[in-house]
Amino acid sequence: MIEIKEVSKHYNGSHAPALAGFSLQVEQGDFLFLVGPSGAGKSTLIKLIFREQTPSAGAVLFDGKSIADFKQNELLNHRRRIGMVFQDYRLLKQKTVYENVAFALEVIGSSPKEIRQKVPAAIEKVGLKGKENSFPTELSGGEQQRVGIARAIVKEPLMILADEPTGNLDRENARQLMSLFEDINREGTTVIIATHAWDMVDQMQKRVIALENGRLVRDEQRGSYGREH
Ligand SMILES: Nc1ncnc2c1ncn2[C@@H]1O[C@H](COP(=O)(O)OP(=O)(O)OP(=O)(O)O)[C@@H](O)[C@H]1O
Repeated sequence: MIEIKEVSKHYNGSHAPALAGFSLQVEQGDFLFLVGPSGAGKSTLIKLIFREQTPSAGAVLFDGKSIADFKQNELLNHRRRIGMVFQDYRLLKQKTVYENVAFALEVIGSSPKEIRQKVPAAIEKVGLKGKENSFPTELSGGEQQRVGIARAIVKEPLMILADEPTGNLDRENARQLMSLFEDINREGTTVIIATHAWDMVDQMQKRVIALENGRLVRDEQRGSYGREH
């Protein structure tokens, strides 16, 4: 599905590369964690997959095609099939829960009928039925992040990219959100989560990609046998 081939990323004004000769293959339906110290390159990798950034060298391929070569309409399609989830939720404060989720479909040109069908289903899936008319400020952090997830899944994406999604949440909320990501993945959506939450990574027993200084240092499928890190 995604192949990252020997990718390096140098930002202007930064002497060390954010990513250096980084390669990774991700298949449809994978669930993987990106871990590593602050500055290791996790967010950069997510931005490269979304094509918010482009590599300085190497290529990011989606179904065999370099996303750097995408024309405008292919890029829009690419972004349509990816749901992004952020640490700080990035909800629109003036909009209700329903309107925040609906907005994700409005911007991609969905019909009002489609919006009426899909939005309630996404809200229900993340466990926020009854909160449709609440504003973000009236919700807990965990609930706000559920809205963030509803907004991502309402587009029925092939892949969810989440950058530190539980960073502002307590353990219990983090655990519940991870379980929600697991449900979404079970239905076939690829899930990639950058995180510092080692306890979650340990509990979830998924594929773990460890980065250090922009390099891949470990790619392992966690099983019940391996809890070392
Ligand atoms: N827009 C930018 N301009 C210049 N340097 C950047 C930019 N974005 C990231 N960097 C640098 O690239 C390196 C990798 O950053 P990145 O945000 O990808 O790391 P990270 O692993 O996600 O870190 P964290 O866990 O703190 O979010 C860091 O040295 C960072 O300072």
